[in-house]
Amino acid sequence: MSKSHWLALVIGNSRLHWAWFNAERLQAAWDTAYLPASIVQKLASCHDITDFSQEILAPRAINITSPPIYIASVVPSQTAIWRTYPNLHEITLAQVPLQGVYPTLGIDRALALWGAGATWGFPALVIDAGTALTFTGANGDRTLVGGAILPGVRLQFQALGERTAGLPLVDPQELLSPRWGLSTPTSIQSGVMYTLIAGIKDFVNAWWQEFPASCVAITGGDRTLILNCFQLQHPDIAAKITSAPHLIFQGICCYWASLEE
Ligand SMILES: Nc1ncnc2c1ncn2[C@@H]1O[C@H](COP(=O)(O)OP(=O)(O)OP(=O)(O)O)[C@@H](O)[C@H]1O
Ligand SMILES: CC(C)(CO)[C@@H](O)C(=O)NCCC(=O)O
Ligand SMILES: [K+]
Repeated sequence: MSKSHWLALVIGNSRLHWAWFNAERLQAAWDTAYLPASIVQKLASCHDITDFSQEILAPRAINITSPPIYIASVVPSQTAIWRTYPNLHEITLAQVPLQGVYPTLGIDRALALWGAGATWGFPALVIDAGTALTFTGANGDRTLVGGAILPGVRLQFQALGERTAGLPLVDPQELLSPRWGLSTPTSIQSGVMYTLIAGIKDFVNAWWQEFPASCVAITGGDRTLILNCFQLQHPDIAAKITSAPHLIFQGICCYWASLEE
């Protein structure tokens, strides 16, 4: 196995995100559920992960022996499980070359912003539509301007379904329902999606007022759902937002490359 092969692991609040790199080239990316400690321990003691890759790690066989794993986690209890893996490199905020970050800023947000800036230039604004939905922006000096955090798409539906007696758990729909709902599910769809779209539009426009030429990139598991709904309401704005499925991996790759220098 060539020394240039490595894995990136992003631990989010819903699941794990994996990428396999050959040097700076992304070979494959996939998601899995959290792995139990017993499986991680097996991986740690195993010199060939090919056996695991088919079922647990990847939809394809990856013939890599004990690859280094570069990990960025926002879930400490999950990070702890992975510390048994021998060739683990934990990425911390101190290693991300952004100025003005506050100590509790999520490493996923910092890396996604670094990835966006490195790819499309600073200033940059990142929207991460994950378990939580976040905005994170930096100016032309790579200084954090700030951001915002709100419940993600699925979490909003879950909150209504789980914390009320009268509301069912509704799955997010790819198609935007009519604004004025005439059933309980369509009323929930409308309320969550129209409010989200209006909110994102407001944040993005406020950002462009300060940084008119800035790239705005969207990543995360609900990226496509949001962009599709956005497209129907505001095609002009949607056209200016870059869909970037691998933004955090792009940031991790910047980190990997900085170690090689
Ligand atoms: N198989 C899946 N499991 C979980 N979420 C999924 C799945 N497929 C699509 N999604 C959507 O992805 C969203 C979660 O996004 P993502 O996986 O990027 O979050 P995360 O990285 O786990 O969390 P965060 O980064 O916010 O801590 C959910 O709101 C859900 O609607
Ligand atoms: C906001 C989330 C949950 C998004 O994954 C994560 O980045 C996190 O836990 N951040 C810590 C708080 C902050 O970024 O201000
Ligand atoms: K918490």
